[in-house]
Amino acid sequence: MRVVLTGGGTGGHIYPALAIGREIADKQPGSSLLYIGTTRGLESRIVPEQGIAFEDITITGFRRSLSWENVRTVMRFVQGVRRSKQLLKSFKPDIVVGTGGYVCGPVVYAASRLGIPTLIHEQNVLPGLTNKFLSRYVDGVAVSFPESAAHFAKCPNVVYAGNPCATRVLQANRNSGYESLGLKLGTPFVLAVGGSGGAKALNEALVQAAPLLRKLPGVHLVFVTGERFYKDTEAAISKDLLDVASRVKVVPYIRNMPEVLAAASLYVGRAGASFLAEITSLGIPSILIPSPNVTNNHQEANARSLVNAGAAKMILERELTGDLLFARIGEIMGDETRRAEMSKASRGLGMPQSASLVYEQIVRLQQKR
Ligand SMILES: CC(=O)N[C@H]1[C@@H](OP(=O)(O)OP(=O)(O)OC[C@H]2O[C@@H](n3ccc(=O)[nH]c3=O)[C@H](O)[C@@H]2O)O[C@H](CO)[C@@H](O)[C@@H]1O
Repeated sequence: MRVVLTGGGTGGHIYPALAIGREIADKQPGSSLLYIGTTRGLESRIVPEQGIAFEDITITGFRRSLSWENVRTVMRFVQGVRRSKQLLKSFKPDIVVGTGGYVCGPVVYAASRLGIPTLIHEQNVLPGLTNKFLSRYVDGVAVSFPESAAHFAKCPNVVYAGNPCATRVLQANRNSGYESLGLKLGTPFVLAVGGSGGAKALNEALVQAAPLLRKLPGVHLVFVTGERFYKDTEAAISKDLLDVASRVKVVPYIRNMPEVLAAASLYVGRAGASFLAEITSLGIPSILIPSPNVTNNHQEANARSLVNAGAAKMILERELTGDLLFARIGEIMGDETRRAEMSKASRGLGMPQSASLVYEQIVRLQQKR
């Protein structure tokens, strides 16, 4: 099968596309994949590392308020459609799969104009702007939460398929996770990460919370700052760690995240949909600090579904302090029974079969051609 994958800007859109690509390659060896993204997005770095062919288009996102920049965005969209058509005519895919983020817009739209079957995947409870726009043109939509289907009421072939990131983490080797962090197998550690780009507010709270680890003997912290915050955060945290320095590892980004997640005892971080799919698939308990800066506050909606099931505790960013964060970490890391209960609730929400459900939909739509 020949498949074009597109989606990006941030990891939450890229990794579902890569997980879909991997499922296609597993089920139909010899398939050809082409990823279309932007050079500015994280995808331009991550995708070629996976050995997948990558082409770029130039496009920016719409502003929600009236702005001249939106006029330029329309012009870039038109150019993006033209370039996408050239790429699609030359690659001749059997289907185009978009996983959200503004780069999907021109690519999936161009495919629909050329009569190529199209599928979009929505990760969040509340759909993004690009997927809402595209839903008028696509042949199918795969949603990660049953309640999202209502937002695509006019679209044919809406299936509830979960988020394929849930599948990619299951294949991970946890021993390699410990080894890559330089930890002894079985060492309990908290994984703290502010989404694929890092989160300043979370980083600041962690800088305050990390020295308090001296009250939690044996527990390690793996702190992922995000590339752009690494230097400052590392400098700030190093000053106060003293005797707990050997239990805190600060890194800008983790490339083998599935392996690291498979070994983690507790996830502390944003409530991006792909991360949540991964931690529930593995049954990891969590403390979630939803980003208040996302469309329709959708991360809080994502987080609530875990909190209501008993899988997570939530701290709103406006309430976040180092002391409060450490207190929540201590409650969970210091109480094995509570951790086990949260872990069970988390696994209950997981959808590890997601990638194969999306794959089945791809095969169905592609055969309709
Ligand atoms: C600020 C923003 O717009 N956030 C959105 C973005 O989040 P964001 O891009 O942060 O995505 P998620 O938190 O959902 O997922 C991050 C993905 O990147 C991977 N990862 C992350 C850090 C790292 O060091 N290494 C690594 O591999 C994770 O394993 C995961 O697969 O897309 C999500 C999915 O549409 C949305 O729910 C989020 O609201």
